[in-house]
Amino acid sequence: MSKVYFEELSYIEELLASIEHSQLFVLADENSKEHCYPLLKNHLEHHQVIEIASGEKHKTLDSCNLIWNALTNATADRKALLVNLGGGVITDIGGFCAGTYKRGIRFINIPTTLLSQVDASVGAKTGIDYNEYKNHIGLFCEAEAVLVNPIFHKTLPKEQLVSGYAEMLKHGLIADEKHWQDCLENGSEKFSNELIQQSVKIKEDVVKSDPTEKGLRKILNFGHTIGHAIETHLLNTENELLHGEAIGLGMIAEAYISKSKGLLSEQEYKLIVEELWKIYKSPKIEKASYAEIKRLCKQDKKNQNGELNMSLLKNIGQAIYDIPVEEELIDQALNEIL
Ligand SMILES: NC(=O)c1ccc[n+]([C@@H]2O[C@H](COP(=O)([O-])OP(=O)(O)OC[C@H]3O[C@@H](n4cnc5c(N)ncnc54)[C@H](O)[C@@H]3O)[C@@H](O)[C@H]2O)c1
Ligand SMILES: O=C(O)C(=O)C[C@@H](O)[C@H](O)[C@H](O)COP(=O)(O)O
Ligand SMILES: [Zn+2]
Repeated sequence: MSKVYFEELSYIEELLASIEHSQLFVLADENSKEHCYPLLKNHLEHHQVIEIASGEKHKTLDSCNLIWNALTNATADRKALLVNLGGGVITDIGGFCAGTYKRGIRFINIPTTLLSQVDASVGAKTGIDYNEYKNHIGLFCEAEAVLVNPIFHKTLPKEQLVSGYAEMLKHGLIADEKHWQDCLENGSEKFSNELIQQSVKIKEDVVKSDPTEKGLRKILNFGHTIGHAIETHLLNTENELLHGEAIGLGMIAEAYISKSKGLLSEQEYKLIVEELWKIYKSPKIEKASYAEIKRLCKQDKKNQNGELNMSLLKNIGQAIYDIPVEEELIDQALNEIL
């Protein structure tokens, strides 16, 4: 799996020297171009910047067309190298476009949000949203390398840190009680390289054991069946949520389901939801939308043979996967978060 380097940004020079390439491209959105590209560009040789519009609503086929067109117009060949500079939207779509352009060119991820540093840039899941479904079209496709540096947090809006914090808490809940405690002690305002490294290590260990999500990797999806459905339901509305905000709520809902199924103790359930409610706010969703949310859950990639499967918690620090969940329990879980 890709190596994750916690190094100065100048380290990109070594990475580029070690990967033979014909042309260099940098993919950014308007925010990463404004705030992050100036920190990097002096370390890059001759290159072309490809810019797409920021945000989940642009993690689409239209943005792929823009990227594939830019590569084609520059006559990029199969030895071209793409640097994905941005948050999870950029690393997801950049990895997907690189993996499909001329059947695959190589790419490096330089994640610039907390969320993309601890989660999205690591583990080779790439893709785009399709119609209304999250990450519906995609590839498992490894970056050549991932370069992480918290210097990018300086320009990151506070709510983006809180969004990334959700995935760190998730890593603790599913696999490492100490990380959960360390994250709670740390709070959501400032993140050391050390805490980011801890979180990345948890994800790496899970991915290494099951790179293409045949089994154990599904635990990384805790909070995501309901979280993704809420995220999608509110996309393009005035109540839109960031990915991590939706996953924070998804984790509350799925912790409730874990408890209701007798997997998680009442005591640990209370501890978890008390902490998560300090951070994440109830979404603005009408009860009339429950059917729509359940319809979205039915497109989740963990489902099989018409059965809705979730990854749930047994303890703080231990998760299990492929647990069938009845629709009535999703209604009850939604009642808990509204
Ligand atoms: N592939 C995976 O394993 C994986 C894991 C988790 C999440 N994801 C995906 O990642 C996406 C969410 O990623 P995200 O939270 O990074 O969102 P994002 O990419 O939309 O970035 C959030 C916002 O921050 C801006 N930004 C980025 N870096 C900045 C900086 N340093 N300073 C100022 N602004 C900056 C972006 O332009 C954007 O407006 C979702 O699409 C989610 O599905 C993928
Ligand atoms: O890496 C994984 O595996 C994850 O599930 C990490 C999630 O945080 C991430 O949001 C991922 O993109 C979700 O994948 P999906 O398969 O549910 O689309
Ligand atoms: Zn996620």
